[in-house]
Amino acid sequence: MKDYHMWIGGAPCEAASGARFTSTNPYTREEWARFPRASADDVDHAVRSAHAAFTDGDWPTWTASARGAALVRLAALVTEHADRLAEIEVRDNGKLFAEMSNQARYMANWYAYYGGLADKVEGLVPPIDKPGVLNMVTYEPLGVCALITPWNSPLLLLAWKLAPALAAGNTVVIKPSEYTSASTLELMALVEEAGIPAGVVNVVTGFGDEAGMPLVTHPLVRKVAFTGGEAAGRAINEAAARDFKKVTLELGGKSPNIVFDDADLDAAVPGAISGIFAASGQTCIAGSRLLLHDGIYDAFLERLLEMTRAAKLGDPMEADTNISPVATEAQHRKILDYIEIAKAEGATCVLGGKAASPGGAPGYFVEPTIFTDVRNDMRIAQEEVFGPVLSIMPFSDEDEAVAIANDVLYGLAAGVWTNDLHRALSMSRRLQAGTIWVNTYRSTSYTTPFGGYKLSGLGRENGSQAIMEYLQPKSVWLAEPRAVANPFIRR
Ligand SMILES: NC(=O)C1=CN([C@@H]2O[C@H](COP(=O)(O)OP(=O)(O)OC[C@H]3O[C@@H](n4cnc5c(N)ncnc54)[C@H](O)[C@@H]3O)[C@@H](O)[C@H]2O)C=CC1
Ligand SMILES: CN(C=O)/C=C(\CC(=O)O)C(=O)O
Repeated sequence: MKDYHMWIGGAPCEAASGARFTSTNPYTREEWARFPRASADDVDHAVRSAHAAFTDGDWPTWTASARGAALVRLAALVTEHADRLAEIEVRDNGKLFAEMSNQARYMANWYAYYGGLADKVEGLVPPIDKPGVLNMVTYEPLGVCALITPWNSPLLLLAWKLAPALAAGNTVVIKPSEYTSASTLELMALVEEAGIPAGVVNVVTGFGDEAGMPLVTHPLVRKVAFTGGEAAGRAINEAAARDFKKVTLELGGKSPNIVFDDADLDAAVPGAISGIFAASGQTCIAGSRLLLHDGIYDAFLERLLEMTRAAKLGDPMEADTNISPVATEAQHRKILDYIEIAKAEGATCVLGGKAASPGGAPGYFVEPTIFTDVRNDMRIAQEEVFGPVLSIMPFSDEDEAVAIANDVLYGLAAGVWTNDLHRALSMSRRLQAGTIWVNTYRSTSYTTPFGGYKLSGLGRENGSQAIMEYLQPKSVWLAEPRAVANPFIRR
């Protein structure tokens, strides 16, 4: 059993209460690590450390270029340690090592990208309409930022927040998911090696109600960046609003993957599988609703079933495993419950539909599951399952596809498979989602904004504009001293 410590003020730290909680390996169901169970007092200690680092000491004296250089050093360290970080994440969330090692390497780009951007945020000198005045607009950091992350891609989704936050000059307190705390704590050694001063990055470990909410409501926190479920996102947004904190929320989705009759099925069939069975469907951008044009419905379904039946369930560390266990017992239960709800609603289960134990493995496995005869008003078509469960619906034309696709409370992403450019442009315009993929699926990048319409979130992460979510403009007026004609009238 490995004992981890929180990271506060540049030093390992226990919870004041001495309480701890454990992490379970989803493949073996064995507990493997212990973590401090933070309370409000520990959160206050971390936030005050971050605030001290923001107001005093070295960090406020660093130039933007120096901050950027530190982030570029961190990018190199993340790349060097990618496989070790990935292996730790697999031990915590059970996702394929092949996926997590790719992700660990790719996330280094966020630190390099925002490291390069740090000294490119230029102010303004507006041609102000007041004689004798020089006006300058500068962009300043917010202060202490709370970064709250989920279990499906802990370090990648942390990078989406930590990189711009530090590039902008803020200090942070991170609260990783209680299911996947280890990799974030392992990252702290690299943050220190990159030369980022003590107290700039702090990590508290624990539960949403006991540690997460005290972090959100702490008066010295000026920004909350969150990725996770709708319920937690709503609670966080409501709490943060009480003292006008800035908030970005990356929440869930019920994304449509739409295949037209002119699509290249050699690409679209793997694209549908990538959308729902990669990561065992545990991604906010899961293509959990597959809309098939009547003209290709039978052919597509036959190829989809054939390819999915060939998927190998097994040990996430093995290179030939395609589908690994889901991350937690709670998720395992939730997914199986939704499968039974779909059956009770009248959907037809044409593949999978139950728990699995490949080779007798005790992990939280769910068979890749496909439902047909799904109506879009069914719960299985409206609610996020966050697992390997696909709902298939037919459509006859673009208007029907758009109507079905948009008839959900979410709007995170959508896929469109067609070789018709006019249709691609029309669908991209008509679909209500923050990301539209045409002839691809589940791609994200540090170069382009990501975020949701409707109940899928608030604000955007990634891309050059995301750094502005961690900055605030200040207008400075330099005036020549001169008497005003009438001090009782604003000039
Ligand atoms: N959008 C995404 O990428 C993700 C979405 N989800 C969705 O959320 C559902 C619930 O999954 P959970 O693991 O319970 O995720 P969650 O949304 O409850 O937790 C995500 C993070 O927020 C923290 N948290 C929870 N409640 C909080 C609160 N009131 N104040 C501050 N922090 C809080 C948690 O400790 C964790 O660090 C899943 O079934 C899935 O549908 C889960 C993980 C990632
Ligand atoms: C934002 N997001 C949510 O889950 C996207 C991810 C994580 C994942 O898919 O595991 C991604 O782009 O990889």
